[in-house]
Amino acid sequence: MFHLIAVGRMKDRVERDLFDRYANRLSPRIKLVELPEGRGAPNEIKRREGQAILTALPDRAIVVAMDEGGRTYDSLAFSHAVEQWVETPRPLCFVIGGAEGLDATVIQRADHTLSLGKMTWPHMLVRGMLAEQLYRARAISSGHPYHRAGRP
Ligand SMILES: C[S@@+](CC[C@H](N)C(=O)[O-])C[C@H]1O[C@@H](n2cnc3c(N)ncnc32)[C@H](O)[C@@H]1O
Repeated sequence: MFHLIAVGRMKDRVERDLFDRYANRLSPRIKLVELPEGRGAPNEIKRREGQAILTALPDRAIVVAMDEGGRTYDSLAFSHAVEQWVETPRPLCFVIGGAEGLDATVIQRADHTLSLGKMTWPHMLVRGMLAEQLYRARAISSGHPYHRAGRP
């Protein structure tokens, strides 16, 4: 099972539908844990949310922090990375920060970082984008024609 820990509740139906469209087709399934948004000044929000994320991590998880400053992959390389991660006995857990971003303690705990490009995306959209990329990664490794490697 994939795990996803994300700050905030998906209230908007369009954002939820986007996430569900890919999450419902994904194998293994993805378990989403939503954490409440922190309160206070920006640094305090980040610190509190960071603590909550670290507490919610499954034991011995391989942690992949979604971070715009993180590592970029092309879809093939990401597919290979996901295959390696799921083959280990450790749970694979992605984390998405809130409006203030991820606390440094979470980035430090992460085994890997994953950037969807240098632009900042709204955290609710990142859920759907990650679910799609995981679905694509699994389609590539299983030879499913969803991914068209049409580039010369
Ligand atoms: C609105 S962004 C936070 C922006 C914040 N200023 C920062 O420095 O991280 C909320 C979360 O969405 C995710 N996110 C946003 N853009 C991303 C990107 N390009 N690649 C990967 N994750 C991203 C990250 O987990 C981030 O913590």
